Amino acid sequence: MNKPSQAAPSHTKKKAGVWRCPICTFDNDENLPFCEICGVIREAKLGTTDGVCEKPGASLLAKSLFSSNPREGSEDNAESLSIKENNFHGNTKFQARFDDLQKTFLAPDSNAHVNIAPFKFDSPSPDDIVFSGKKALEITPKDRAPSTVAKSKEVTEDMGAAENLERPPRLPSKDSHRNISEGGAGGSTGLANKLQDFSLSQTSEYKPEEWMLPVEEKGALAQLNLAIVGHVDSGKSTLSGRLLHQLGRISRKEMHKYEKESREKGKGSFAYAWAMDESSEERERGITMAVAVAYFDCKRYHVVLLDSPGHRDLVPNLIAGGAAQADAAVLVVDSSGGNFEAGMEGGGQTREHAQLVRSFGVDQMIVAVNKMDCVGYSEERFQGLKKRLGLFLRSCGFKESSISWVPLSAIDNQNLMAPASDPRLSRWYAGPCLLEAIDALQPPVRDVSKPLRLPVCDVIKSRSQGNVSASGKLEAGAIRNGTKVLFMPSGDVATVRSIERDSTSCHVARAGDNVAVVLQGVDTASVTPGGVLCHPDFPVHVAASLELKILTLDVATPILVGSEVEFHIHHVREAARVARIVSVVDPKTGRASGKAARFLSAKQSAVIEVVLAGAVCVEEFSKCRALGRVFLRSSGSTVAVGIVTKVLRQ
Ligand SMILES: Nc1nc2c(ncn2[C@@H]2O[C@H](COP(=O)(O)OP(=O)(O)OP(=O)(O)O)[C@@H](O)[C@H]2O)c(=O)[nH]1
Repeated sequence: MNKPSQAAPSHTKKKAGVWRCPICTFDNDENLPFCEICGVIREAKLGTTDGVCEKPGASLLAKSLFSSNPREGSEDNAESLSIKENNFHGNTKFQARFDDLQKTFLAPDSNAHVNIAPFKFDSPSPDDIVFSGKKALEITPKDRAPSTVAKSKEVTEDMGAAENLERPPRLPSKDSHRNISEGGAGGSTGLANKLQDFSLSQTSEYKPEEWMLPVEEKGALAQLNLAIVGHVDSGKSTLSGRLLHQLGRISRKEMHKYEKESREKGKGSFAYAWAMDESSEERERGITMAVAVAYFDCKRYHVVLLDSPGHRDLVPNLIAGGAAQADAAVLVVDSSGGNFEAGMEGGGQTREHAQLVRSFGVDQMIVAVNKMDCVGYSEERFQGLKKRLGLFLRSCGFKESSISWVPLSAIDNQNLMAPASDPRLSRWYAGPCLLEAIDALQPPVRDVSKPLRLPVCDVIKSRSQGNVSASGKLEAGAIRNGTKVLFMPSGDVATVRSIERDSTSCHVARAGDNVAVVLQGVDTASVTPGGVLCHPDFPVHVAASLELKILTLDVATPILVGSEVEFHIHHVREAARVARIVSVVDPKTGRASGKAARFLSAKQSAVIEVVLAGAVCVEEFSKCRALGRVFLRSSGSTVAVGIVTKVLRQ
């Protein structure tokens, strides 16, 4: 059936100067050896029909899901997001770990960590790109009520459909906010009425108040959340520690202490990593286990650095703590013999991390080619590695122009803050050093003019003062001292007493900021991680039945109707059941087939319905990306990433 390598030449004939990719049908420049869009090699031996690959999986991955989304808004727009109260740049604490805070302050009776993804910030989510494919979907009336039906009716009908589905067997109840569906705390008729009122108010148009909009201030730096990801032992913590030391965020005295202590333990080479890996277990094992957060300023950005674990068993920590939080990523690869190759193998974390950060919407990446000292700063090694990894990154949907490649050595301090001093590197590399590459990243776009959304990742309760501090990343809107906020799913209204951003108190915080908000006038028991602080008139949905558009990953076992999966959304994980596979997206056309299916195999894109064991705070992806990205896991690995296309039942 396959006709090896005939596709390219036949299409070259059709258009002069270009060759058509047999996978995604993009017309590439004649000189390009691989497809600009999906990265497939020109001579790939794939059967085609009319220029379209006959093998569905690849086209799906390349086109429907990981194709790049245009950046929203202009640079000007994003520049205007600089924060007025920028005194946090001078914050004293350079590093914090929410886990430690949790251990120190959490009330003993709190169930705050229960059923919450192991790391703070937000949880994984699907690709923005899944969304771009959504527009191509055409679901027949047979599958779904016509779109012209009024929203309330649509919800009612969907509810009916969902009711008829067999309920999933429940996992042992762990979730504090499952009470919505179970009529627990806040699950009363009163709450049902509140929710009804809320959905009515959602129809009115939201207008941000003047104070909510950022005031452009000369010299203020935009915040950039930068995840450091990569295969185990590639040097992520060493690179982070070295950078912070060079930038003066770690004093000479502290560094001296790390050097002495690590040497005494026979782990002298980990001195810089110790600056990031603070726990005794991490130091003992020589691996990062929890995402470490550090801060530094460069010319354009106040950078929040998220040093993530590389070990394969710790991928959930990376997902929840680093990748989902990131505006951009530094992918650290170990250039030394055999180690780069290990990261690129089937189960290698160079591949997995790159795929994951991309699926969380990160579309800018710096590849830090580390340990160049181990290969004598060889240009040949760098170019070979760039070629192989570059192909893979493009297949994940990173545009060539959004990737920068920096050869460096964290140990030898080559090409981090300044051009390399070692002639073996400076002889052939004249590009930006790591810090310059960070400065060259595009500013992230923030949802400042949307209603407040703050998914809560951690809660600290002060019994003596009757206060509760909720922390997380402000995904949309703004808050200031004295404002009323609504905590969902409990439906309690609280007053903001004070705000801390990057360990420094401030009066106003806006989308993009990582904050801890002290709330007053609320039952502390009702505020739990996994909830969302919202604008009182514009609450999030609380739902247990959702329509998703997903991309399955390299799954060995097919996902069946009735399969039980672990559903992850922002800081929540919940047991779920695949209730229906509404339609499978045709890899050739990118359109929904309109036919229900019984199962999904690897690298398929589909519209499915899931029923969760408990209700979660959720938004459609088109309304709030951070609250509409999901991923599904099963038997300890991620089986699909996706987006919420419809809230079926509240
Ligand atoms: N030769 C050389 N060794 C390096 C370099 N950077 C890091 N290392 C060494 O690589 C080892 C692992 O470094 P880490 O910084 O702990 O690696 P990591 O990626 O943070 O590890 P995980 O977080 O556990 O995945 C340590 O022994 C470092 O000294 C480098 O540029 N050159």
